[in-house]
Amino acid sequence: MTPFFEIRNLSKSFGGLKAVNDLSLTVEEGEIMGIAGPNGSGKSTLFNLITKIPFGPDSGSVVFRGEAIENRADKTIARMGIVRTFQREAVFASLSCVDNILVAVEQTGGLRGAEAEKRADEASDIVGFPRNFHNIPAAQLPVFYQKQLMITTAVAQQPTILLMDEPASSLVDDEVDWVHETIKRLNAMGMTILLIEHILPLLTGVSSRLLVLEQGTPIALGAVKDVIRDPAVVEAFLGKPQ
Ligand SMILES: Nc1ncnc2c1ncn2[C@@H]1O[C@H](COP(=O)(O)OP(=O)(O)OP(=O)(O)O)[C@@H](O)[C@H]1O
Repeated sequence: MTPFFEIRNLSKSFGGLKAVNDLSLTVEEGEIMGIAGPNGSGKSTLFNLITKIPFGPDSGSVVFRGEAIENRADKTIARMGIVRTFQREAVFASLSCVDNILVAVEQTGGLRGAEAEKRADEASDIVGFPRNFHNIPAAQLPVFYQKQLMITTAVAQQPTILLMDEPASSLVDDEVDWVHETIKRLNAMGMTILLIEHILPLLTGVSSRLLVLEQGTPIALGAVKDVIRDPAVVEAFLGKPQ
């Protein structure tokens, strides 16, 4: 059977630094794969290479349902159903919230006018982003709602695979709980999710499997309960015992 989503020998260097180093991985349809690793271990770069936003790999392949996508344009990849969110609140600050969603819907879904607006409303309702914020400039939203807007913008593109880059960073307890519940809900709706997160209780609480990166290379991949006990993982996070 054709694997759902495969990464084969993916690499990206910046000068002499190997940010992602010969990484191979298979993702099952419907799973939530958590991605952990120390700062600078290549997690966000991996998302960049998959989505081509803003750059693709130096070498290696990304295969979605049997089709190599690493040479496709970023918008084509999104149109095929692979959509990301960003670590920072990547909203168009001067645009209204709804225009942020509509830009994405137009580019990925090719929808305009009433159809695009209907999609924006539906995505807002799915995520729980208040429709009465739609006409406020995105820059005026508190961080929590900017995060919600970014997730809404992604959901409006009807992803098959949703790549979430630290959706809970800068959030407080109740807000982190909201992120947890939202990830579970989107996954239950059928989205396969790759989740980068530094908040370990959230990451281990929602993920079915965990991938741990160090210097662009996987040091562990497997069931959460096994990976969190793996000595190489403990060392990567806590340092070598003296
Ligand atoms: N555009 C770039 N130009 C140069 N170096 C880069 C670039 N993007 C990332 N890097 C470097 O590649 C390495 C991996 O960065 P990346 O952002 O993928 O790590 P990360 O695991 O997501 O880190 P964090 O948890 O801090 O977000 C780091 O050393 C980083 O400085």
